[in-house]
Amino acid sequence: MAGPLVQVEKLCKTFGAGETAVRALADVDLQVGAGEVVGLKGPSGSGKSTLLNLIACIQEPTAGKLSIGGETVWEGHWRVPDLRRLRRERIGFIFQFHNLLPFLNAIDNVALAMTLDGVDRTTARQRAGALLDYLQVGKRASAMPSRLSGGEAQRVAIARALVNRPQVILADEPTAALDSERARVVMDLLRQVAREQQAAILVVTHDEKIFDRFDRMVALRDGRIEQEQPRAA
Ligand SMILES: Nc1ncnc2c1ncn2[C@@H]1O[C@H](COP(=O)(O)OP(=O)(O)OP(=O)(O)O)[C@@H](O)[C@H]1O
Repeated sequence: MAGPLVQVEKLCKTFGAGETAVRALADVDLQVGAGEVVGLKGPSGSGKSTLLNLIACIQEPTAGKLSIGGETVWEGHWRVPDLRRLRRERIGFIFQFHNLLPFLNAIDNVALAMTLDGVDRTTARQRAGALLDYLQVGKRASAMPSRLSGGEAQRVAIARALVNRPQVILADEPTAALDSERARVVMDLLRQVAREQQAAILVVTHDEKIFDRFDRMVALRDGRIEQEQPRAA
């Protein structure tokens, strides 16, 4: 496939209408290519989560164009017949709050994404277990979410987002609850996934310790892209 996996052109999002309208994003252009890991930073309220939600097709843009994998997903209206399927098959989303299913243990939270896609349960659990091991949370595989620490739950949620090998991975502060060693493990894994699966990865972060782990940083301010910073060599 030619072209970037994520292509955002003059994308806008306004919440509400009239005098109370909030312009969260204005004319945002952004491309993320296969194998690329891009960081997204900016002050609180600058539109980072909104941009992630638009690319994930969780919220609907108000103007502009969004393409995923070369396919136009939104331009004036949704262009794909089944958004849930698009999200499930092509997009991995790591939320700021991990929102694991409370009635499934850690490994089944991860395996569920695969069984929904038709993978048999044994294979799904094996793959889920291997990913949890890599993320250093394998010992907690049978724990229920309410028994996990914040950092453990976050790593389980990361495993869940990656397990289907999505083309596009979107992460909202994935290292916020982690110490620097574990944050490094998560970033190394994301870089490995980008390289090996040729995924496009966009990560919202305030964490300056990991800025050097990105191919480039994009900054938002008041809903607009401020600057693009190539990583220092
Ligand atoms: N559902 C909503 N309804 C109305 N306004 C919203 C909604 N979601 C976000 N906004 C507004 O849009 C703007 C951008 O919010 P957004 O959450 O994208 O910022 P952010 O950069 O992710 O902030 P933070 O770092 O605090 O998470 C803010 O002014 C916010 O108040």
